[in-house]
Amino acid sequence: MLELTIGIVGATGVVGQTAFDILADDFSGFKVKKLKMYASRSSAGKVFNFRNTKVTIEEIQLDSMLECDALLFATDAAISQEYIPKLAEKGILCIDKSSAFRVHPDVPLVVPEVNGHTLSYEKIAKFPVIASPNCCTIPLVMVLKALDNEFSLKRAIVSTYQSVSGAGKPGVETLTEETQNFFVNQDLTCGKSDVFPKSIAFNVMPYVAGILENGDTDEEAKIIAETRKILEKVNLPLAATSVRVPTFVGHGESVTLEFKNKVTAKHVKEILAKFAGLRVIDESSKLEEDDFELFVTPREAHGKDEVYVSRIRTTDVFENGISLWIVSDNLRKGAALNAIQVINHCALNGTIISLKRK
Ligand SMILES: NC(=O)C1=CN([C@@H]2O[C@H](COP(=O)(O)OP(=O)(O)OC[C@H]3O[C@@H](n4cnc5c(N)ncnc54)[C@H](OP(=O)(O)O)[C@@H]3O)[C@@H](O)[C@H]2O)C=CC1
Ligand SMILES: N[C@@H](CC(=O)OP(=O)(O)O)C(=O)O
Repeated sequence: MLELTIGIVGATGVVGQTAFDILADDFSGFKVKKLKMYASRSSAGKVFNFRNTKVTIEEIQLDSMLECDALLFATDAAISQEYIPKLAEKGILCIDKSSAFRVHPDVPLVVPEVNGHTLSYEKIAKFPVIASPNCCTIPLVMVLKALDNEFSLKRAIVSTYQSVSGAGKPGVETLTEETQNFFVNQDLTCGKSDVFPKSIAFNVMPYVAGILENGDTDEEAKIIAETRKILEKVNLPLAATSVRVPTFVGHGESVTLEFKNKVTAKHVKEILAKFAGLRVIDESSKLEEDDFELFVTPREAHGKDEVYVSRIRTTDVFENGISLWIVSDNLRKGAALNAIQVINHCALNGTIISLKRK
């Protein structure tokens, strides 16, 4: 079994902490020989217990990061842009959770179940950087890929219901404070926080990140561009509306799709149920046999690795149309888990060994 020194950059954030928890599990392709954790100066010196070993948070620093075999970046895009090229030059594998390199033409954007087979040592030898997609893109492409293989996808319309942990630790703190403020002070003013442009408690906001010139938000543009790149469909007609909702963890997506081939809800359920990482929960799911019944909500998906699909039905809006509901843990499959699965994939297919020998 390959033994690796793994680094988490942004280890005190919500994604970094989720990666920390997941790395305590076992993987088929590698074992964590040593864990290194990096964050800002204000967190340096904090101590975490990893598999009975104490790990001290270090302030982000290149020389120390050079000791790692693979690094998982869970900080702002600007930090990835500053450090990743320097690490890549030394042949160190960097998995980037930020959006810094996702649409870079030489950087693979990977969800292992969807396009892991396209990853190889040759592809990343010169620049060993792999980007992990946006937290809404990951579950969406898993569903689209499964259905495109069978029914040939023509177009897609997506509306997201994104929890506040999507905005990191500050997002979680803001919803907590606003909710407490309401119950303690009966104060529900529509004030601006540093994190969201309007109050998020007991509210919904059709706004996740800044608005671009064409009217889409940054989040919507990312979902569209990343989905097209992963599915290798540069002209796929795809509309996205991203909505922030007052839930803590778990992103939901309401999706309507048109296909070239005839579809039935039953056939769609069969196809989705067979795709790795997806689980269909519907009226036939019984609590005695499944963890869920009828449909899955974001709170139920919190802490789970699977992407759940419910409410699958035909629609006559399109000739061969299907509507469905997707939900997954944005911090696990939407972020940390996907990135760690990419490392595992690179361990299993020999990419990491080849990089280490280079
Ligand atoms: N949250 C989500 O659902 C998803 C997030 N992502 C992406 O993952 C990345 C991390 O997001 P998230 O965990 O939510 O963010 P958080 O705000 O929760 O965490 C940010 C992390 O970055 C660290 N950091 C901040 N400034 C610096 C600095 N100058 N030098 C070193 N470290 C620094 C923080 O350390 P400290 O505690 O010391 O300040 C903290 O560990 C982002 O790029 C985000 O876009 C991607 C998909 C989903
Ligand atoms: N923007 C997403 C989470 C995220 O950080 O995505 P990205 O890595 O694409 O910026 C959200 O708020 O839910």
